[in-house]
Amino acid sequence: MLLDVSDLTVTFRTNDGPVNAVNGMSFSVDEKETLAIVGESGSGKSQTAFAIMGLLAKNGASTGKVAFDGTDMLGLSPKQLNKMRAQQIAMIFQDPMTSLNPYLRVSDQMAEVLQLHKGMSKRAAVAEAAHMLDAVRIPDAKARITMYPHEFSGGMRQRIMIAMALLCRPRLLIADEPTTALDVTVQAQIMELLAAIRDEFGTAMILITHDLGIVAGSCDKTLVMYGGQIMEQGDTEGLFEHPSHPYTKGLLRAVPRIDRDDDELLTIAGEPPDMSNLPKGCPFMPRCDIVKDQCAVVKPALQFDGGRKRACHADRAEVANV
Ligand SMILES: Nc1ncnc2c1ncn2[C@@H]1O[C@H](COP(=O)(O)OP(=O)(O)OP(=O)(O)O)[C@@H](O)[C@H]1O
Repeated sequence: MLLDVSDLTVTFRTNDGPVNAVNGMSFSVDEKETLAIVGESGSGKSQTAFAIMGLLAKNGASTGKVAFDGTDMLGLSPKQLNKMRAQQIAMIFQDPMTSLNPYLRVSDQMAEVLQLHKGMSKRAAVAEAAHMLDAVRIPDAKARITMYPHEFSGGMRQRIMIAMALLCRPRLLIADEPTTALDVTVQAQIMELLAAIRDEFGTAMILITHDLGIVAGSCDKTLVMYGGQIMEQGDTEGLFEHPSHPYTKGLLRAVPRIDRDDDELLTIAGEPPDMSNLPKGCPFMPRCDIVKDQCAVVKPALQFDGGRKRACHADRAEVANV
């Protein structure tokens, strides 16, 4: 097991009281495996990743266990964490400009990473960086590496950011909404690229997205998050074919499909929960089509059921029928 997260919580201190962004998440990622974390905006996906990386905002704190290849990530010093982040786990974001310096040539910023972490000479580092741009399919990489980030298109910048993240050959890449800002064609190209990278470099991946449309076919396992908790978790194909949680069903109904009229697209009615005032029982209850007596008072535990984990008081047959 490469990454083992157990009972992870993230709480933010605010003037209005604590915000419980992540509430007891447990999951694992194996070597070379791809895990999708899906859910609506605000469900705690990004904060789960930030907690793993030790990148929470100053008012945030995490508890629980995050073991990366046996190393307890939450117990590392800032120096040890920096080393871990560069060499073992890398993260890419929706906006490449959060990782790229607009005032530096791509060659300089990529080489700097290798000089710092791998002790390479500038010359060798630039050559390796060009090789990596080639790997992310940037045409004419050797010549274009001396350009500035703004001289590239949005899709190309995203490729550069992926190349930057891969420079030290991390074993895990966390991609947080990597295609959200791109148009549909470029989105598909970036997803293809990420799949190719997994095959070429053997990198395990966590893909964070609100867009279930890009998950099918590209991720081995899927974890569905709501209100900072896991609602359902299992292999992607089975989960998409037979969702066993009302929230997963709702998310899937909202995915555009070519075999269905767009009029049939149904968004889930209602609002996501207030993370500073989560309900006592199931957080999804106010928006759920199935309501049982326990739902308001008992938080459903995440349990194995029919080959996957689910947190729901209704049984699978009831969910299948709604
Ligand atoms: N520094 C902070 N202080 C207080 N609350 C915060 C802070 N950062 C995040 N949150 C809250 O934590 C919750 C989870 O946020 P998170 O960014 O993980 O959601 P997400 O599922 O990734 O959604 P999105 O796709 O919109 O980023 C949200 O309610 C958010 O408002």
